Amino acid sequence: MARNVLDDPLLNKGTAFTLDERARLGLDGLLPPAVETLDEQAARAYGQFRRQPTDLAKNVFLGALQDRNEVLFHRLLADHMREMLPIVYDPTVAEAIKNYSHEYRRPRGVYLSIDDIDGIERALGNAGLGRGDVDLIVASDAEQILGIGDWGVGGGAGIAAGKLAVYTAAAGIDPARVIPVALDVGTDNEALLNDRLYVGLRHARVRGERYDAFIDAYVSAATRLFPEAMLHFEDFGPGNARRILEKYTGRVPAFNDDMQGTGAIVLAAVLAAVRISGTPLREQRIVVFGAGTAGIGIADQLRDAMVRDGLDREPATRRIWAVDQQGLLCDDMPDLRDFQRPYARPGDEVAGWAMGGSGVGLAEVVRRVRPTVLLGTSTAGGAFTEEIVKAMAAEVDRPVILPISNPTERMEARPDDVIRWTDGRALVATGVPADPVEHDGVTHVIGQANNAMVYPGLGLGTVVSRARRISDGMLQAAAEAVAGMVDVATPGASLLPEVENLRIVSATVAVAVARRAAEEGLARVELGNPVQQVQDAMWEPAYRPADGR
Ligand SMILES: NC(=O)C1=CN([C@@H]2O[C@H](COP(=O)(O)OP(=O)(O)OC[C@H]3O[C@@H](n4cnc5c(N)ncnc54)[C@H](O)[C@@H]3O)[C@@H](O)[C@H]2O)C=CC1
Ligand SMILES: CC(=O)C(=O)O
Ligand SMILES: [Mg+2]
Repeated sequence: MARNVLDDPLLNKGTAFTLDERARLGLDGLLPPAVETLDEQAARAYGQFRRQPTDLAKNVFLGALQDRNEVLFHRLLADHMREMLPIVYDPTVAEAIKNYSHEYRRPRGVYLSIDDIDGIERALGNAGLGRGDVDLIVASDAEQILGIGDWGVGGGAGIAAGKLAVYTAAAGIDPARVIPVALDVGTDNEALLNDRLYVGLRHARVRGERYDAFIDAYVSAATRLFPEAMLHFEDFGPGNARRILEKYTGRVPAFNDDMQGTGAIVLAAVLAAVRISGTPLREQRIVVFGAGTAGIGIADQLRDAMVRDGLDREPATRRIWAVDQQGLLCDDMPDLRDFQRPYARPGDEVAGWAMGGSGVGLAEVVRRVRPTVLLGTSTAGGAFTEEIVKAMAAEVDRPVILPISNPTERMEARPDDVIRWTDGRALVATGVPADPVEHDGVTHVIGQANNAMVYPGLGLGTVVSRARRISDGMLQAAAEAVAGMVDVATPGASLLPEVENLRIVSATVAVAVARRAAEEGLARVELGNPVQQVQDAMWEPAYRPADGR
């Protein structure tokens, strides 16, 4: 019994158990005599963290700490947000995912298997949480983890845990009220299938009807067991991400982070850029390079924002050019995905444009379109070459360049290069954290255009309002709240709020989102004082008396 407390990371305080608590819980003699404060424990843990030799080792260390003591883990993360967020999340989480089966120590969350669809409800129930005990479930089938592709069970488990750590660090989502879920449908990653340490299902990805039935069984069981929970979908492949969201969004609070969270954060960055450059949103020309889940998710939110800025839907859509592996998307292409089709250009528009081996390439699109915004969601590291960036900058005073593919090696361009190539005129944000760039006496702070800057607040607002579903209006409110917090007056200031301010940003976003949910009739609770309700809902990493959390 006593051992259970020390073994439960949500209850364990280690050496911070008081003598009284030790006596009451039967822990006498099971801990060294010193009674420490959380501060003292955090100082020790930070020293241990610093002594880890690599970022991966740091990630493994923090994971093990979280498995022992959630409060201490989150306290450390809160105290060292800028240093540790890149370790538990983007970009090191990618490294951790690749090494999941080799570094595996303990399970975290729930693992659902496509080979046991009938066992889904039982497995979710085994998490040991009751009907009103769950605010949020993050699930991933790991087909497109960040920009690194299919990483099977470790991808699902790793990204769900990483996203949830950010929910708590950034928005105070209670770590006792969440479940990370790995949806294991197999993997097409040969390296995993042939690795004898791989801990997932050892067969190819299941697709088609059985896959759909599995996802359906997951959503049904999750909503039956935890009717208040928001369902966050992460890193599904382009053939499934949008399809799944569209299927469930009207019925449950389903959220696709790659489409919707990324769309909101990029919209926020573009709204901030509009305020800096003075060129209205409806006059922007936007090139989206990488027309997948994120790219088109972003395009949709930018289009909708241009409509709000006064354009009709069709002319707004026409201000966005989408480029993928087959070049500029055109309506005579036989292999377009249905969600790409609205952005395909009429064939006659590009008559006379230079064609390469793979259609009209990015360089030609930039030359012809003269974009004001260039967005990278392609996974193609280095694709925004000096020539392309300079061609863009030759036509536009303040080019907005957003190479947001993750992790680091997938970035379409490095921010220091972009600033240099444009002589400091570019407005840049990247998906991974980046150091400030000094140029010509100005310090350019590089904003992190990562959905982590917005989904925690969006989730908190959804949780506080108990929103029935997540609407476009709620996403818009989130984006506008973020954009409203940006300093647009100081030369070189970041296009997005700083990571250190993430809790303030999340609280502000949450209030805006909860209010919008209430206005749209989606809230399931009364929002008398949303500012206070959001504050009250934010979990703090501090020890509670051992009797009750
Ligand atoms: N910063 C952020 O918050 C986020 C960043 N991303 C990043 O965006 C990237 C894409 O993610 P998803 O949209 O989920 O993947 P996805 O697989 O749905 O989309 C990627 C698209 O890029 C295309 N592509 C691949 N190579 C290309 C090339 N050489 N040239 C042109 N197009 C190419 C693919 O055909 C596909 O349509 C990833 O690197 C991911 O990390 C995704 C979500 C959020
Ligand atoms: C950040 C994120 O969600 C991605 O790169 O997929
Ligand atoms: Mg993602």
